[in-house]
Amino acid sequence: MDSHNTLEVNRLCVDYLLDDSEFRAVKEVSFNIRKGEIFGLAGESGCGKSTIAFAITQLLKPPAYISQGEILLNGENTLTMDKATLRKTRWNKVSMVFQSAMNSLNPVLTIEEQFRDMFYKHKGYDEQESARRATQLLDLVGIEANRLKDYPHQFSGGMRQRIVIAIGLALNPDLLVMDEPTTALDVVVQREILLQIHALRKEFGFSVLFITHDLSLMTQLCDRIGVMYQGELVEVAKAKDILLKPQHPYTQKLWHSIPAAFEQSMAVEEASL
Ligand SMILES: Nc1ncnc2c1ncn2[C@@H]1O[C@H](COP(=O)(O)OP(=O)(O)OP(=O)(O)O)[C@@H](O)[C@H]1O
Repeated sequence: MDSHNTLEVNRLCVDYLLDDSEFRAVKEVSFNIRKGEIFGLAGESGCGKSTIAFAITQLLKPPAYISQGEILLNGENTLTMDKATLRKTRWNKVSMVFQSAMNSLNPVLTIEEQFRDMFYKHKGYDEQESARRATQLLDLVGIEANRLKDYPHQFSGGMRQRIVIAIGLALNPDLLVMDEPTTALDVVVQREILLQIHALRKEFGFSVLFITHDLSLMTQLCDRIGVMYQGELVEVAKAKDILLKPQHPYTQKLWHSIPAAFEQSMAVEEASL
């Protein structure tokens, strides 16, 4: 394993057990994410992106199972870890921001209580220390400390998603897995949140696995992009190269769907990031 890699996925296969057969959703996929890198996974619906995200965070549920391969986080194979080590790894080393922020937050707990729960479990912080740290984290994502006592339903969708991201960053993970993190939000809020992620990873140096259907957003945010097609990773390249010089016919087809005007705006967008 290269010490510059936060994540290394080697020949990963994930199968779904069906009634009388098996379906291979992820087929010998290999890629790596370097320290501080934002890596995007693109591809049409059903090509296996979320299955990979769940495999990496070890949150796959039956009937899915990993039938082959290695997932190395900072050089350690998460597939051979015992349960206790795995529990620690999840959150401390890798955390996941899911599609629906509302479902990730507990509706009957205030934001302060949600942070407290996590800090108590993972760090043993008392109430005061937890509130202090939660205030700092909310500040990072642009939410004022006086909202700590509010419940999830008292926030807008964009704010809730930012809170989920703050919780995801709370234990300083090395890798943040974001599966369609802003899909339900309007474009302006999406962009705001992603700019924040971009700035935060510069400050803290964590790596990001970013999954979205929005290819223009992906090319703006990611350093490199992997393109999946029917469970296989068919191409990996720098975001700019994959946009301007796609090699695989499927990537060419996929990228055809981005308006030409977008390409011209790339330079401008890059400057603003
Ligand atoms: N519980 C399940 N049982 C059987 N097959 C499943 C199950 N969940 C997912 N699959 C199959 O695994 C494949 C990969 O699904 P996955 O959700 O990873 O795709 P995706 O690329 O993330 O799609 P989307 O962009 O729509 O979220 C699909 O063909 C899907 O039908």
